[in-house]
Amino acid sequence: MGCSKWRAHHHGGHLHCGHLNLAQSRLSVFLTMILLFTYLFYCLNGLCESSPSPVYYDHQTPNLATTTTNNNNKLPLDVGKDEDVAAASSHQDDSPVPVRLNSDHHLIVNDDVDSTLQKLGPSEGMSNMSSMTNGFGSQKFPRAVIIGVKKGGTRALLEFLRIHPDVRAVGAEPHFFDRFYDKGLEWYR
Ligand SMILES: Nc1ncnc2c1ncn2[C@@H]1O[C@H](COP(=O)(O)OS(=O)(=O)O)[C@@H](OP(=O)(O)O)[C@H]1O
Repeated sequence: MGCSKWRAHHHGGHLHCGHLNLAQSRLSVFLTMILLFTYLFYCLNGLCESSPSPVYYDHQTPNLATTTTNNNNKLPLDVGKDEDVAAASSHQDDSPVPVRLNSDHHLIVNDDVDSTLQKLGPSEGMSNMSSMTNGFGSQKFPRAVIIGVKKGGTRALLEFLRIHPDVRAVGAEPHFFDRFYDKGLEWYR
């Protein structure tokens, strides 16, 4: 309809329906590219994922860190030292790695990581995590890890946990303990 009207007005001129369609399709491709690049740029800056909520490390009770939900209710994140340890996997030296959900469904991170973070001190350890939680920075270390045997359902667990707005998870499985453990915690940087 628009095309025949255009042709009627510009009969004999330089612009024809074909040119108009070509210009329209080029414009739509151009706009699509702009949208894609904007989205890519947005993602590369780490803004695609939901922003992390503040995590407070309680230095007086160092085994308990808390995070807040959107309505400011504090969710406890236990950091090791739980009696009901159900070891999930093993290091290269075959010592157990205590990583599991406790009876209150709190994630328990492995004690090695936590003690290493504490040894690193405020400049390298906890402050790094705090800095990531102050805005859109990047987190150096995980606060919790999921370890499981192959086909043990770890992906399903990760995907369920990822639904929670306060959980920020890696996209692909990092395989730290079975592939990159030799590289140490520096590997996370
Ligand atoms: N809740 C529950 N109950 C029973 N089975 C479950 C559950 N969640 C995940 N699954 C099954 O676990 C298999 C995937 O496990 P993983 O995510 O560990 O796989 S992988 O090893 O990382 O590839 C995969 O099995 P297969 O379908 O046989 O591959 C899933 O179907």
